[in-house]
Amino acid sequence: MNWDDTAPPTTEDPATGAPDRLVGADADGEDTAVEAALRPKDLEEFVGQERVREQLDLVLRAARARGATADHVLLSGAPGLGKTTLSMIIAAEMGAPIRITSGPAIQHAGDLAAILSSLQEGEVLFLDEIHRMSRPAEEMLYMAMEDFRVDVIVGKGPGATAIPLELPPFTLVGATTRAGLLPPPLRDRFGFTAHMEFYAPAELERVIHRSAGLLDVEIEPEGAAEIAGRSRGTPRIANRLLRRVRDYAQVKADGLITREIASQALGVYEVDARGLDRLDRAVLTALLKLFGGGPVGLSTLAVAVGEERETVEEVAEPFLVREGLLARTPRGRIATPAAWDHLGLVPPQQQAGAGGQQGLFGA
Ligand SMILES: Nc1ncnc2c1ncn2[C@@H]1O[C@H](COP(=O)(O)OP(=O)(O)OP(=O)(O)O)[C@@H](O)[C@H]1O
Ligand SMILES: [Mg+2]
Repeated sequence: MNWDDTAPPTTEDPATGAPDRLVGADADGEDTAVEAALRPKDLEEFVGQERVREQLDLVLRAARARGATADHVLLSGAPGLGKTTLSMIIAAEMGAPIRITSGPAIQHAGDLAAILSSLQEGEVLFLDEIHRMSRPAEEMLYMAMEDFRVDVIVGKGPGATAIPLELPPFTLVGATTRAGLLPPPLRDRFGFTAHMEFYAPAELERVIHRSAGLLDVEIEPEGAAEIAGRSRGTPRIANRLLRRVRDYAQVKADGLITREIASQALGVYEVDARGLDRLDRAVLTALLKLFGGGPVGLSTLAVAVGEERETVEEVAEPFLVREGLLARTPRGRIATPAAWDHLGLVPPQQQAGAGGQQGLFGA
């Protein structure tokens, strides 16, 4: 691997590096604009997630056959894996309108009551970030999900009365990146829970070919494979990298995306063959070169790369851990053999004459 030893660590925006990263999984402004156009419209078009698709297909088909409203669905999974997309597909497959809101937007139970009481029969209510709803709203939702009823409280203090309000049957689709944070009573009220996994490279290739078709971009299979391999298992990232590679292909070549062009383009954007960016590599490089592969404490590691502790822990580490390049242990962070391999370095104990440095650096 080739990296620039003298390059300063990424310090542009230490506290919030995440959303602006090319390989960040959260949507940025440009994504929001383009994503609508790239969203698969039905289950058939939705790439990968075979099990989820099959199960959801059964749930929706059966409801349609009964002429009933589909059961409530919970979608859990990391950012950019297709939860919002799938909620829209559910509505489309049911031929139902969809209302979109999110946990943080619902501050008071009254906000939720207003939404619920204005739903049409069969409507899909998409509640994004459902784990971030307020407690009173959550409790109102329990009853609405189970009995299609809410109690609207009128008045204050001892004179307050609860007026029951019937709701039309509706389908709640909840999405969360943190299923573990949902209180069990809420989780239990969903008839079906779909857990979205990261995508395999071959699936991302299909996403990329599909998007390239919609964006009118010419791409060779090897070009798509090159982009897929750097997309961190995430369709949103695959689509974003595709757009950056398209720019490069237009400006530096004839527009056709080949393996060579994809590789050069992503080299310019500092996204390496495994999808690591500059921050990820700075962390790994420090861990290997300065601390002999660890164990080293998080704070020490953060200082070494000139970043906030939180940035290293929340922005860089999750992917490095997932990739099996870094491990978090009680004694500190350690690099795995795969990390040495990825950066083309040799661990100290394998170097002739060099003593191991393990255990020298505490938290
Ligand atoms: N299975 C898929 N097939 C094709 N494209 C997909 C698939 N899943 C996601 N995408 C694409 O990835 C982008 C992001 O998907 P989506 O917005 O649904 O993710 P999300 O899970 O809702 O993310 P977040 O947690 O940030 O809300 C969309 O533009 C969509 O086109
Ligand atoms: Mg979403």
